[in-house]
Order: sequence, then C-alpha cells, then structure tokens
Amino acid sequence: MNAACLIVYASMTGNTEEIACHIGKGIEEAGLTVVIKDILEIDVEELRNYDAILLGAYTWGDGDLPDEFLDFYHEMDSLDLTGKVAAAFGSCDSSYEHWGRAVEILTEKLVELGADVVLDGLKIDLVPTTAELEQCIGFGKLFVEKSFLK
Ligand SMILES: Cc1cc2nc3c(=O)[nH]c(=O)nc-3n(C[C@H](O)[C@H](O)[C@H](O)COP(=O)(O)O)c2cc1C
Repeated sequence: MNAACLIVYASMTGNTEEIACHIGKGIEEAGLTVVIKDILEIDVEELRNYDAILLGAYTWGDGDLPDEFLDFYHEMDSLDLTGKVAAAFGSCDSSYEHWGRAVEILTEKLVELGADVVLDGLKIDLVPTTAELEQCIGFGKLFVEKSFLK
C-alpha cells in the first residue's frame, strides 16, 4: 500500500492534537505513512495530493467550528473529494448542549464534497484518557482497514 494520508486538526488546548497524533500512530501501525498538520499550516489545495483525509476540530461557541478552521472550511468548497476516503474527529465537552457538533459539521462537509466517509466521527470528551488514546489508535487502524483493505 502506498496511499497518501493526511490529518488536519485544530486544537486550542492540545486535546484534539493528541487525538490526531494517536490516530496517526494507528494509521502508521496499519502500514501507511501519514502527514499531520495544524490547520494554521496548511493550504486547502494540499488536500488534492492525498488519497485519505482526516479532519479534526474541537467544538467552540455554541456547537461551532473553531474560528481558525472557518477559512479552510469555506475554501474546501472549491474541491471535489470524489474518490477520496475520509473521516472526522475531535475533542469536545458533554456538558454542552451541542456535544461535538464540529465533528458532525466536518463529516457533513466531507460527504457534501464527495468523499467516502468510512467511519462515524470520533468524539472524545475533553482530555483523552489512556484508554481513549488506545481507542484513537484503533480508530486509525480501522480507518485503514475500511479504506484500503476492503
Ligand atoms: C467557549 C467554549 C465553548 C465551547 N463550546 C462547546 C460546544 O458547543 N460543544 C462541545 O462539545 N464542546 C464545547 N467546548 C469544549 C471544547 O470543545 C473542549 O474543551 C475541547 O476539549 C477543547 O479541545 P482542544 O484541547 O483540542 O482545544 C467549548 C469550550 C469553550 C471554552
């Protein structure tokens, strides 16, 4: 397998970043290479270079995407993601009414642009526990299995 995999995340206090890194670990353990980028260091055009795209964001405001994700989110509309596999993830807080809504917003955008979303979005409450970090690794492995080992 030599599929190219990209993880893009937004993280204010580090939780979603930690989730991203562990999903990346799972993808690598499943045999693929992965590039992990902060939302602030990527241009939307780069998505064209990858076969697999995972987008991660914490939920902000009242069930919103983080502000730093908004430009990228709107610029994504110039892309056709048909033929690519994808998934979304993020840290959130179940004490809020719109729990992890950002994960759903990203999933909906990926579907709208034609990507094949192979897994339900992964929502982790606040700081991931050791068990949840294992779950993130498992999510990465399952993503590869569902995407490339069918
Ligand atoms: C002002 C504010 C608004 C938030 N709104 C929501 C929300 O609507 N839904 C939710 O699930 N979490 C919400 N959160 C919780 C964050 O998503 C949560 O703290 C998350 O762990 C932050 O992830 P990060 O470490 O990757 O930045 C909010 C947090 C803050 C500070």
